[in-house]
Amino acid sequence: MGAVSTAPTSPAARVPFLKGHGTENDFVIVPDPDHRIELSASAVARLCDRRAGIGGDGLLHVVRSAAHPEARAMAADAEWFMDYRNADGSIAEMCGNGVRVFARYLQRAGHVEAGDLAVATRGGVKKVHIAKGADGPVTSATARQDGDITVSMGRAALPRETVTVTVGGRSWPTLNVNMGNPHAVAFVDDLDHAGNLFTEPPYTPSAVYPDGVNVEFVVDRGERHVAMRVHERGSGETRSCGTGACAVAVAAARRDGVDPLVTGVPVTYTVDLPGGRLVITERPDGEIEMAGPAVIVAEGHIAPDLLVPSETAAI
Ligand SMILES: N[C@@H](CCC[C@H](N)C(=O)O)C(=O)O
Repeated sequence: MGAVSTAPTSPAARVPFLKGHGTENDFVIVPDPDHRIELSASAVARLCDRRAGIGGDGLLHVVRSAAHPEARAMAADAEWFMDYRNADGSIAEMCGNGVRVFARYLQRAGHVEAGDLAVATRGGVKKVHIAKGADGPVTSATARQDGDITVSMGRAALPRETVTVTVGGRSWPTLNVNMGNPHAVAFVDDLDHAGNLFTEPPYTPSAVYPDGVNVEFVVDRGERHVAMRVHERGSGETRSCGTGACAVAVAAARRDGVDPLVTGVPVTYTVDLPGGRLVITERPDGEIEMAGPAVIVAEGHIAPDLLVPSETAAI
């Protein structure tokens, strides 16, 4: 696929986008079934900019698996590839809220119906279930009637190496949980102790996480019920993180002595985030399921200036 030398300027060539969120983890969605658009890191950062762009914690580039070199091998199992990017333009292996919003977009666009589907990601093929909900135009009312979307996230890995995170002069040990992407989970007494994560990111790359890490701060709210804040690699503090909520549930189950891999009994944690609630179940075979809302809130066209010419193929 060759890049063209001019940005799309005619109305016919305008690039569409949508905006969606899952528990207020928000995404710019760029439908591009045939992979005609090469999105550079700088273009993604411009689109995700909350003042000069559309604004988002990340971007979901929607491409048919068969049309994307990173997904072609998964095309037989999953028609659609979630090419996920963080707000700074960096690439991540997986995004748990993103894949639910991605599925909601596919449903709204008429590519899939409610029920089961498979989505290709850099973290492998994920099975998604869209509960039946209201159809119709995008309004906050109908968005609220949409059923939850559940995704099978695969198994967590727990590498032995851990780090200490520090904010505002306080430090905590963390549990290293890999959900396809890396997480460091810290149990704290008070979520306010995580301080201002915008001005003081809790972690800088080291040998344990050479590519950076997502850091979760967790408090207890009740039995199998926790609340968390998160500082996401490549996006800063966000109001929710799906893979982070899964990592937190896994860490809490080990701490609470209810690891399903040991007990043979599934365990469910309710995880409250600043942007909403996710329900995480870990099964005895290690499979982790995450359920929560996903809504589309807007759609439009991208101003050509946001996509510089050399980054845009024939559209
Ligand atoms: N918000 C996402 C995680 C996005 C990727 C993350 N920032 C990373 O770099 O690993 C989620 O819902 O899981």
